[in-house]
Amino acid sequence: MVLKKYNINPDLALERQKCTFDIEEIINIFDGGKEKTSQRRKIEDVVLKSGLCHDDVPEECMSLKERYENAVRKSCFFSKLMKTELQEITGIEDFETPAIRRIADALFKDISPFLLHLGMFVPTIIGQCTSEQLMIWLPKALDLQIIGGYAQTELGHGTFIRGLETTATYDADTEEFVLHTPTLTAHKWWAGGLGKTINHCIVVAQLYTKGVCYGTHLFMVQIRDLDTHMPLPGIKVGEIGPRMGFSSADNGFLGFNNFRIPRNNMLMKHAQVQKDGTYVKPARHGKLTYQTMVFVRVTLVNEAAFNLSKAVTIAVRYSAVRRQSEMRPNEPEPQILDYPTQQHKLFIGIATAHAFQLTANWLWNTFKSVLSDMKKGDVGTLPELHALSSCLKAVCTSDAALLIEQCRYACGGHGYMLSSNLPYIYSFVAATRTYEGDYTILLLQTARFLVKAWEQAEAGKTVTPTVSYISRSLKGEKNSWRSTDEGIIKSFQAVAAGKIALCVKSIRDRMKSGLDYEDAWLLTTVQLVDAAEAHCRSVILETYCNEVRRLTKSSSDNVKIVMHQLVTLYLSYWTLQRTGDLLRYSSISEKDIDFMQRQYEELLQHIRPNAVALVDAFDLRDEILHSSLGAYDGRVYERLMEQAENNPMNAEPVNQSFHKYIKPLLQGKL
Ligand SMILES: CCCCC/C=C\C/C=C\C/C=C\C/C=C\C/C=C\CC/C=C/C(=O)SCCNC(=O)CCNC(=O)[C@H](O)C(C)(C)COP(=O)(O)OP(=O)(O)OC[C@H]1O[C@@H](n2cnc3c(N)ncnc32)[C@H](O)[C@@H]1OP(=O)(O)O
Ligand SMILES: Cc1cc2nc3c(=O)[nH]c(=O)nc-3n(C[C@H](O)[C@H](O)[C@H](O)COP(=O)(O)OP(=O)(O)OC[C@H]3O[C@@H](n4cnc5c(N)ncnc54)[C@H](O)[C@@H]3O)c2cc1C
Repeated sequence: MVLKKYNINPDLALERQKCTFDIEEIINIFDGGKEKTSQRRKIEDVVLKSGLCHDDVPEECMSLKERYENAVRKSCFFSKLMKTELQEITGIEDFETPAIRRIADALFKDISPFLLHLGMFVPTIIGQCTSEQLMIWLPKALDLQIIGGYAQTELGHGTFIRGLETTATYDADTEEFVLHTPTLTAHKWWAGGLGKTINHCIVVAQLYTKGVCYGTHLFMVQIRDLDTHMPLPGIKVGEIGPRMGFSSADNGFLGFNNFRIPRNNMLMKHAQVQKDGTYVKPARHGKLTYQTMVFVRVTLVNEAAFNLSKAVTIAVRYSAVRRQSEMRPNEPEPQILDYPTQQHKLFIGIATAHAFQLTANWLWNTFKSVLSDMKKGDVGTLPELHALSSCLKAVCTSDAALLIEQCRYACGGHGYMLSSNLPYIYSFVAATRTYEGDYTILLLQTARFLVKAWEQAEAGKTVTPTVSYISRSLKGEKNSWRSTDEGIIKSFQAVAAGKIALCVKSIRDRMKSGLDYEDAWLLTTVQLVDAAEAHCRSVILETYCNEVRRLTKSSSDNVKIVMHQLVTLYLSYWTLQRTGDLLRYSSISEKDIDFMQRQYEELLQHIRPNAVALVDAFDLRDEILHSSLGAYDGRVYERLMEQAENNPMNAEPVNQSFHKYIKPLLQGKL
C-alpha cells in the first residue's frame, strides 16, 4: 500500500516539543556511531525508493497462496537489489546485517521464505565446511545460484537432537551416503523455505559407517532440480500447513527413500569420513556441529530487542493520540498515555528494548571473540558462550513476547486489528521462544553450566567472569541491600547464587536418600530453570548498566539523564517483580521496597514527557512499522478508516451470500 501523507496529529506534535534531549544522539548510540546511522539510512532510502515494498492489496487480505507468491516475488527482487543496485547506488560494500535485517521488514509484514537461506544455510556453510567445500558452495549460496534451508527437526523429535531418526549410511563401494527416512516420525518437519522454495538443504542425520553409528552430522543435499524445481527422485517434500504466524515462510516436510549423495557432501570441517569409510572424530569439541544454533540464538536476542522496539513505538504513539475517559469530572478526556497504569505497561517496554539491544551487541562481541579463540584451537570459552546464549535467548524472547502482547493490550480494541501490526509482531516473537531451542530446554542447559560452576568454585577453582558471584557467595559474602545500580545488581547475583546453592543441595539430598544423579536432577528441574532465569536476569541487569555507562561517557547531560532514568526504571521494575526472592536472599527490607515503589512511580512521571521522543529515537520508518496505529504522523483514525474502506470485503455493496443463503432464509425458502 502507498502510505498517504497527513499533517502531524496535534497531540503528537506537542509531545515532540516536550522532548528534553537530542534524539539523533540516541539514534547514533544504538547504530554504533553517526557514520553507521547514515549508512543505514542510505540503505533504507534505496530499498524504499525501489518500489519493492508496494502491495496492491494489504498482505492480510491475501490468500495464503497469494501471500507466499508475493513474498517470493519480493525476496527475489530484494536479493537482486542487495547484489546489484544497493551496492552501486550507495557505494557501501560491507552490508551490515542489522541494516539489511531492519529494512527487510518494510518488504515483509510476515516472513521471507529466503530467511533461512541467509539466517542458517549460509552460516552453516561458513561454520561447518572444509576450505575446499567452502569454495564450492559459499559463492553459489551468496550469489543465490542455490537457495537453501536447515532441516534438523523431525516430526517426532526437535529438542532431543540425539534422538533424530534420519540416517546417512556410508557406502564405501560408491563413495556415497545413502539418506533414508525409516519411519513416519523421522520425516524432517518445520524447516523454513523447505515447503516450496529451496533447492538445497542442510540435513542433520545419524551417520553410520562400517556398521557403527557416530551420532548426528550435517549433510549438504540437493532436493529439487535446479531447472524444473521438481523434487529429485527419492525425495518427498511439501508444506506442513497453516500456522499461527510464519504464513509466507513455507515451512516444510521432507522424507528420503534411499537417496544418494556424494561423500563430499558431508560437511567435514570438524569430523570426517574417509573414502574407505574410516570415521575421524572431531579433534576439539563434541558439539561443534551445533554451532549454527548458537549463532542463531545470539541473533535472536537482537530480534527480541528489534521487535519489541517496533511494538512499543506503535503503542506509545497510539497512547499519545488516543483520548479516553476523564480524570476529574467535566475535564477534557486525557491522552491515555497520562494514566500511570498505561505508563507502567509501556515504559518498561522502552527500557527493555534498550537493555536487550545492548545485551545483544555485547553477546555478539562475545560470540565473535569465542569464534576467534576457536580458530586458534582453543574451545575453552565455548561452554560459557553456550550457557550465556542459551539463557539470553530464552529469557529475552520470552520477555519480549510478553511485553509485545502488553503493547497490544495497551492499544485496546484497535490493537487487535492486523493493520496495527501488533498481532504479526507477537506471532513472530512467540515462535522465537520455541524454535532454536525451547525456553525450558535452554534454561536447563544454562543450569547445567551453573551447577558445574558451583562445584568448581567449591573445589577452589577459578570460574568464568559471568559466574564469579558464585565464588563470592561461597566465601560467605553476605548481601547487604543498597538501592544503587551496583547494589541492586549484587542483590540479584545473591538471588542467583542462593537459588543455585539450593539446587545443588537439593540434588545432593536426593542422592543421599538413594536416588541416582539423573533422577535427583530431574526432580530438581523446576528449581534449576528458576535458578538459570535468575542468573540470566543478573547478567542482563549488569550488562545494561555497564553498557549505558560506557556508551554515554561522551554524551550530552540530557541524554545521560534520560538513558539513566530508563536504567533505573528497569532496575526498579525488576526489584518490585522479585521482592519475594530479594526478601529471601538479600537484606532488602519492607522500607526499601516502599522506597523502590515510590522511586518507580516517580520515574514514570519523569519519563512521561520524553516518551514519544524515546520511541522516535528507535528511528523506525513507517514502512518498517506497517501500522495504522503507530505511524509517525499519528493519524490513527484516518488510517483505520482508510484500511476499512480498502478492505476487499467492501468492494461490493451486497455480498453474493445474501442472495444465496440469507434471502432464502429470510423468506423461509432455504
Ligand atoms: C532476501 C530476503 C531476506 C530477508 C532477511 C534479511 C536478513 C536476514 C539476516 C539475518 C536473520 C536474522 C535473524 C534470524 C535468523 C534466523 C532465524 C530464523 C528462523 C529460524 C527458524 C528456526 C530454526 C530452528 O529451530 S533449527 C532447529 C533448532 N533446534 C534446536 O535448537 C534443538 C534444541 N536442542 C539442543 O540444542 C540440544 O539437543 C540440547 C537440548 C542442548 C541437548 O543436546 P545433547 O546433544 O543431548 O547434549 P547434552 O547431552 O544435553 O549435553 C552434552 C554437552 O554438550 C553441551 N552442549 C549442548 N549444546 C551445545 C552447544 N550448542 N554448544 C556447545 N556445547 C553444547 C552441553 O552443555 C553438555 O556439556 P557438558 O557435558 O559439559 O555439561
Ligand atoms: C516457526 C518455527 C520455525 C521453525 N523452523 C525450523 C527450521 O527451519 N529448521 C528446523 O530444523 N526446525 C525448525 N523449527 C523447529 C524447532 O526448532 C522446534 O520446534 C523446537 O526446537 C522445539 O522442539 P519440539 O518441537 O520438538 O518441542 P518438544 O521438545 O516436543 O517440546 C514440547 C514441550 O516438552 C518440553 N520438553 C521436551 N523435552 C524436555 C526435557 N528434556 N525436559 C523438560 N521438558 C522437556 C518442552 O519444554 C516443551 O514444553 C521451527 C519451529 C517453529 C515453531
